[in-house]
Amino acid sequence: MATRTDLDGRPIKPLTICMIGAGGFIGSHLCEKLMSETPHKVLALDVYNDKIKHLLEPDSLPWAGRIQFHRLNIKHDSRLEGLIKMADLTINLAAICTPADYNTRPLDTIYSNFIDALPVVKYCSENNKRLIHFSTCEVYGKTIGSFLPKDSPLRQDPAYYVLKEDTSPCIFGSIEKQRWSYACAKQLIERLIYAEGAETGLEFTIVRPFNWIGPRMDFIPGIDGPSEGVPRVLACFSNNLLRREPLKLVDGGESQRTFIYIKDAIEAVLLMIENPDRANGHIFNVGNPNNEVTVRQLAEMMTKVYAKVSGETVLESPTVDVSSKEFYGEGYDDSDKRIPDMTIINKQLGWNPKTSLWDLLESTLTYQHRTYAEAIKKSIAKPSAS
Ligand SMILES: NC(=O)c1ccc[n+]([C@@H]2O[C@H](COP(=O)([O-])OP(=O)(O)OC[C@H]3O[C@@H](n4cnc5c(N)ncnc54)[C@H](O)[C@@H]3O)[C@@H](O)[C@H]2O)c1
Ligand SMILES: O=c1ccn([C@@H]2O[C@H](COP(=O)(O)OP(=O)(O)O[C@H]3OC[C@@H](O)[C@H](O)[C@H]3O)[C@@H](O)[C@H]2O)c(=O)[nH]1
Repeated sequence: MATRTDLDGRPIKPLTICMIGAGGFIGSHLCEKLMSETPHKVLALDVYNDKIKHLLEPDSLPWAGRIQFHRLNIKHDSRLEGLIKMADLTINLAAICTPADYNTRPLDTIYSNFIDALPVVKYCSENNKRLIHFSTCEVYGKTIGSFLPKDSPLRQDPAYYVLKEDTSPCIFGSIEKQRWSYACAKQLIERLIYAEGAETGLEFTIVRPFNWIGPRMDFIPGIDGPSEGVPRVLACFSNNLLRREPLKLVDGGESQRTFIYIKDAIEAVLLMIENPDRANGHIFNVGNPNNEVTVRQLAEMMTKVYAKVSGETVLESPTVDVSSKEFYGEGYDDSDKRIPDMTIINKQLGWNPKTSLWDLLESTLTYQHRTYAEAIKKSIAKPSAS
């Protein structure tokens, strides 16, 4: 492999990376990138490894020996500190991060996103290790514009909705809206990490992902996850399409999101890993402001793309409106709009996303159809024993 250089032309020395939550959606793509394109070593920590099994076996893989899987739960495992000390850099991806859990399992959500991250920050700080911590775009909560009168022209003014790391406030609903347990826990761990940086010199980078989507995100209920499980929207809609059910639009699907292809986002993370001087001390939005849709528009586009990749016809009524109370239960609330400001990541890392929403949906739904269509047909043919 030719000597790879960083953004300032300096040779990049091989790193050992302790990746917590490596077995998840983002972790599995990050491990793939690190193994196939860099000389770095990965200590992959997670309770599961089914999404990275293809990277761990067989021993004849070109990167064998550069990735080690350690099955552990960071809530209570004495091996954690030793693994952080062995590495040059720790990346923490571990979290409960599916909205259906935030208002139904608020304690687990708060423990997972704040309490369980505390020892990771402590061990990095005490051992002078660099930390890249995964937060969320959800820490911005709702836009300022969402509190303006519905017909106010100021709602069109970017100052009232573009989300900027160093100036935008964090605006959550009231306490009984327990959906915000996750975003608030993420906000507090961000503040703790930032304080460690200010007081003890911890070298940190915080990542705020804006709806990264792609293959291996979450699970298909009843196939590779619990049938009553509620994953994030990509998997929910994929499941509906695979089962020829109408896509459920929560509260009419009016909320807006910007979706970015996981492969574009992983490029940004690799730049953060290999350019510490440009990434340390920064919080980065990582998203694609050009891919904004309402949830309803996402459903319509996924329906069109799925018909193309599967060759199946579109249902008479491809969508149905459901209330958030019915779909998520008590205490749900939502972010109205999520447009990332890209100034800081452009300046520090010169990174921009590339893939359009249509193209990323085409490659992702091709994967979903190829991976799940057969299993779904079988499960529908003979319903599980009641
Ligand atoms: N995917 C996105 O669009 C998105 C958006 C915003 C924030 N994030 C953040 O990025 C990170 C990764 O998200 P993801 O989409 O890959 O989610 P994911 O659920 O696929 O991955 C999280 C992984 O962490 C592991 N984990 C959780 N608790 C653990 C524990 N106590 N010990 C060991 N492993 C544990 C899980 O087993 C899972 O494999 C999370 O912190 C999430 O909040 C993701
Ligand atoms: O079947 C569905 C599923 C979801 N939705 C809606 O689709 C939108 C997106 O829902 P998702 O479950 O993908 O999650 P959100 O975008 O709200 O937050 C997510 O992105 C940020 C990360 O921190 C987390 O991974 C998660 O909090 C919401 O408005 C939700 O109500 C539907 O209308 N129908």
